Amino acid sequence: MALASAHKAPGLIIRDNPTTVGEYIGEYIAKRINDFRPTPERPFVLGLPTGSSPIPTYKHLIRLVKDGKLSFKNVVTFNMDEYVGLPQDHPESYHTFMFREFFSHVDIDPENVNILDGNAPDLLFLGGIGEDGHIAFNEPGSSLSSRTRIKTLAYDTILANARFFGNDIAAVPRMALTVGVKTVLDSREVVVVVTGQRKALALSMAIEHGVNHLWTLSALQTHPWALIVVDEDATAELRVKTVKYFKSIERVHEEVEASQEKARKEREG
Ligand SMILES: N[C@@H]1[C@@H](O)[C@H](O)[C@@H](COP(=O)(O)O)O[C@@H]1O
Repeated sequence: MALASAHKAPGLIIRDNPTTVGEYIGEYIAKRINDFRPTPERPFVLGLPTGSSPIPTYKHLIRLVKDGKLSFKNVVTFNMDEYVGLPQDHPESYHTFMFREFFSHVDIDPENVNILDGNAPDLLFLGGIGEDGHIAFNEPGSSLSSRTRIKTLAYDTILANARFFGNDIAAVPRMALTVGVKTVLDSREVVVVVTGQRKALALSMAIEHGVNHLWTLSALQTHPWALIVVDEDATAELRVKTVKYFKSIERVHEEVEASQEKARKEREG
């Protein structure tokens, strides 16, 4: 037990900028997939987000595939959310986004791509958040027991996403299909990417305050294996003490890993 928990990553990882955040998460996911040694009978199941935050992660994963260090051949993916009423081939549908930014650059079998499914067991969910702290499209006030369903989007989200629709607020879909908070909590492991100052308040509300349906990311506090990877900008609203605490945990964790690695090498001579 002690060993297993020493190998477990700390809850909050802070990197300098979105690129280094993406590299960290890309390496993290690659290690999970490679350690799992997936086969067609026993594929690795990965939940994926859209948005600008995960793009550096996708770039890094694509590089690892091009370098022959990672394969998506036996990986089955699920996307967390999708607009309702937007044609699949619309440039801003999450379907188009996923193929443009990721799937068309890696060796995944398109049959293994599912744009939405909340019910796979043993899932590693990668998520992003909205400025109002929503995970997937679980807007403020979503039940923390919610499952995959249709949600009406909050006005703040419609405004925030208008940038993808030529800044035309009227063009943004009003509804989305999304996995629920409980669906995310049911996955085996969750990694969330949070970058940029505009997410700083949501990050603070999610980790420095109690579990609350107004900031649905906060539900992750009840998950046994959740990791949030953020850049310095996103820490702007955190207390200095919180930042120092998580940085020290990561340092100690690295020391423990290094000494275990040294002991292992010595054992193997
Ligand atoms: N439904 C999606 C979320 O799943 C995503 O996390 C969020 C963040 O987008 P960005 O990373 O561009 O800030 O955008 C949308 O609202």
